[in-house]
Amino acid sequence: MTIRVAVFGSRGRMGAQAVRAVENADDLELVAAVDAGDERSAVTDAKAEVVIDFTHPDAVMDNLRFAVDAGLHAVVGTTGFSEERLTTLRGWLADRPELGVLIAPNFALGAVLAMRFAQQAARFYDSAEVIELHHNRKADAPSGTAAHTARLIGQARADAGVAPGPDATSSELPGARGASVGDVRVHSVRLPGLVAHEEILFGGEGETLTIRHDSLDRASFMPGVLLGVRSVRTRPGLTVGLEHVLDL
Ligand SMILES: NC(=O)C1=CN([C@@H]2O[C@H](COP(=O)(O)OP(=O)(O)OC[C@H]3O[C@@H](n4cnc5c(N)ncnc54)[C@H](OP(=O)(O)O)[C@@H]3O)[C@@H](O)[C@H]2O)C=CC1
Ligand SMILES: O=C(O)C1=N[C@H](C(=O)O)C[C@H](O)C1
Repeated sequence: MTIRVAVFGSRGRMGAQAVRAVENADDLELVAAVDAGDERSAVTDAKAEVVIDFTHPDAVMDNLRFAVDAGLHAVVGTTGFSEERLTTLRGWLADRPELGVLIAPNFALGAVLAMRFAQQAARFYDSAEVIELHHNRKADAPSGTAAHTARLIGQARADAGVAPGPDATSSELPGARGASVGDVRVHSVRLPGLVAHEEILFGGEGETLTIRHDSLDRASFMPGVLLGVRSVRTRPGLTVGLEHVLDL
């Protein structure tokens, strides 16, 4: 039996790739493609089982409310998930315990590995900064991946009892030291020509460690998206991060 899949954000950069990836997969069937201005009911009319969302941080919560109410599993790449949003979503899912929602800040294998490596390194370094570099059409800053990475580093350091290292900056132009996500500074670069890139820098006594990942093409996200679609129906509740599906 094929899995019946719908895509929200189907005419966007990522949604269009997801449409093609689903159409090209023998075990999946694209039954609805919905973009801004289209009727979401196309998804229920077509009896979709799983919805993929690559829309906008301002749109994704409404789409998820719709999906949960309609009894659809969801695979979400859209960014903008605060702790508050995740709590809201868990509340909705408590009423539909059979449903699975996978939210992945990044579906590229290398990005997921980079985050895991950063998490592993974090307790050995009290100083860490994240630089993310993206195309200039990106709506949000910092990237969801960078924010997630910073939170993972902060959590790993807190778990190990490592306090953030000192920083002597006493005079700065606003923004020069980036944004703070927890106790980690995150810097955002936007340039045409880029796709999606992240560097995680650690500094210690006489050494630095740099972990870097580059998505050079949006094709890099598709194996992770398809893995999410194939696994979400058997993962009830909320899963945040593809690392859990990959069992890293
Ligand atoms: N997790 C991951 O691996 C990745 C995540 N992303 C994230 O995915 C999201 C989308 O990125 P990208 O594809 O580049 O963005 P785009 O702007 O190219 O695409 C978003 C699409 O969604 C449409 N849209 C907006 N609101 C709705 C809605 N309510 N219902 C259906 N469609 C809607 C937009 O239409 P319109 O333009 O008319 O508003 C647009 O066509 C971002 O949050 C981005 O950060 C991106 C890459 C990888
Ligand atoms: O908008 C993008 O392009 C990307 N968004 C995600 C993010 O904000 O982390 C994932 C990837 O970096 C590409």
